Amino acid sequence: MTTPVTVTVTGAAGQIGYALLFRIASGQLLGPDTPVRLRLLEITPAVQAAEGVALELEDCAFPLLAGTDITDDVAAAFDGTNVALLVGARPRTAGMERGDLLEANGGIFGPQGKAINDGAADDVRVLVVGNPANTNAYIAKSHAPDVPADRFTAMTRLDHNRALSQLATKTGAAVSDIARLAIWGNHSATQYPDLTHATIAGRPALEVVSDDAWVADDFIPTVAKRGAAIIAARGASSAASAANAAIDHVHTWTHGTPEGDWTSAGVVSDGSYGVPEGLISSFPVTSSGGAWQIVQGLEVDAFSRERIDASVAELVEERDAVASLGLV
Ligand SMILES: NC(=O)C1=CN([C@@H]2O[C@H](COP(=O)(O)OP(=O)(O)OC[C@H]3O[C@@H](n4cnc5c(N)ncnc54)[C@H](O)[C@@H]3O)[C@@H](O)[C@H]2O)C=CC1
Ligand SMILES: O=C([O-])CC(=O)C(=O)O
Repeated sequence: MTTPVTVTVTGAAGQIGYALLFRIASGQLLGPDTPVRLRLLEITPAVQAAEGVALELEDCAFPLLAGTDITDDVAAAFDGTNVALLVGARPRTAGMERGDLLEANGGIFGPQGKAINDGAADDVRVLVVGNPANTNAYIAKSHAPDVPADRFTAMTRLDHNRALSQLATKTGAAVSDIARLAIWGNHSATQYPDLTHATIAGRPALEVVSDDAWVADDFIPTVAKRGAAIIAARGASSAASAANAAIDHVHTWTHGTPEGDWTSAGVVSDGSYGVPEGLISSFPVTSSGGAWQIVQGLEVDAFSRERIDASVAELVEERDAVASLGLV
């Protein structure tokens, strides 16, 4: 049997963890031929709940699940890990300023980045889901100087999938007919869901939509504020759709994008499209050979430029804030 791939999930007892772990163990993350060993990291008070989830994993008798370890020790969680899904984060609570939120998360993602640096497998790939995802990924990356920077990514695939569905609903097209849609910038309300290069069954999406007001006043804000809409409706933030997007992100990273299409991911900027080098920003990306490539050479019109710049400015502010707090 192939050696199992070690997948570490932080915040494993949380609601995304509950929607994610069973799908990983069933083979949906890495494919039907790859056995996995799960490593669950939780804070001490939630270890017992994580143990309960592990009992349920056992009860599924997944043929691909080689075992589940549970720990509250950061170094043990990332020792030899191949795929790290950093889901657990400190949520913003009433009265918390942004600086407090960044500081609390710096206390989580700094040590996790260091543990990945010191103990993870050479091929480690990291996806940060916990918010503020881009900046948490930036913090983790900053504490892992020995790991290639491009192994640290942040999740904007949920935004990408939300945008696909909104466009499909508006036009009556099948999701599978849509290509080349892109999310730029931060996983926040400033993100820019971009239809200017998108196609529907080969035709320019903007021509099919033929409604500029819908794009600016409906599509973009609906996608960018969808997280808040889910919280308002459900009384809790997106969990199954977030877990689904995490599965999609890692599966695409390891298996590649289809010919002629791309997806969106928060990846380390190489300076493309004027995004400062080193920031973790969402871009249109392809994947091949187990690595992301930022799609090059796209024309950026004035409408797109303004929106990309606004979201990137927010990322720069977050980067400067964590630097001034001494978190990187
Ligand atoms: N990037 C994206 O598209 C999305 C991101 N999110 C974010 O994902 C994160 C998790 O969401 P949920 O699962 O719904 O939250 P949750 O509150 O249900 O679970 C979070 C879990 O993380 C654990 N945790 C906290 N600190 C930890 C640490 N230092 N080490 C290990 N575990 C720790 C908690 O004990 C808890 O069990 C939140 O930050 C949320 O905002 C949610 C949806 C979409
Ligand atoms: O705001 C949140 O915690 C949830 C989130 O990121 C989203 O649903 O996009």
